[in-house]
Amino acid sequence: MSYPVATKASSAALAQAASLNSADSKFQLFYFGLQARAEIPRLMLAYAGANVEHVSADWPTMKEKTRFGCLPVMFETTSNGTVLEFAESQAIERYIAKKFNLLGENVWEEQQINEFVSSIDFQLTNYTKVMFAPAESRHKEAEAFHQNFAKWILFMERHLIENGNNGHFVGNRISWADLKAAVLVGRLSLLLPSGMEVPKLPEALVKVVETVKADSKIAAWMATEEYQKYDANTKGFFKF
Ligand SMILES: N[C@@H](CCC(=O)N[C@@H](CS)C(=O)NCC(=O)O)C(=O)O
Repeated sequence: MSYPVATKASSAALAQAASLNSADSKFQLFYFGLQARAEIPRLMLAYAGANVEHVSADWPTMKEKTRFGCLPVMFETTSNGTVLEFAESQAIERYIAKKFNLLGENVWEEQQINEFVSSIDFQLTNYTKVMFAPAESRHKEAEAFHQNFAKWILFMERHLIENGNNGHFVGNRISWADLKAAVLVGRLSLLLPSGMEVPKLPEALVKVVETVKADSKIAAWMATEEYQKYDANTKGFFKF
């Protein structure tokens, strides 16, 4: 597929398009045939029930055309025909969260969700460092990651219990933080060097993952051939 052309218009016109109801939009998410940085936007769009096309990018023919020279990128064709282009995975997630009501009920919940998202993102970044560490130091890096992770989950457990151990980080419905945590936990067993075990997860965190997976739209997305293909490719790509 050729690279879409974003609408050139005044900032005011683009802002007006961006404020339209995204439930009426069509999304295109460009990434490689893997999970990694597109996994969370994909999950969020699935949960939102958005009209989305997942495109395995024809890289490098597209690289120079993208805003920052990397993927994922997302396009939204809004109900008035405007084509908006988005870059940077976390900024894409934030936009989806805002447009599809995954940022809580009020400004305080939004703040808390942002905090959890940042903290989860830090763990994901550390995890990615393990993935790309040279073979000879991977085991050591993985050990360091797991030691830090084992302490971090205890802090998360405390917050989850304070929130009523209801399968959510904040409030009583699925948020960006819950979806991001489910992705992090899902990745843990992916890169375990032989002889290492995933730290035992607190029951409250397992409950978040189960709550996310039990959602009908998430379950439907995970059952698609597309999801299965990305999952299998990721497991094959990042084998220790
Ligand atoms: N900060 C960016 C990083 C994106 C990034 O590093 N993308 C990688 C794939 S995960 C990429 O596009 N690599 C290909 C390239 O740089 O040519 C984000 O979070 O979106």
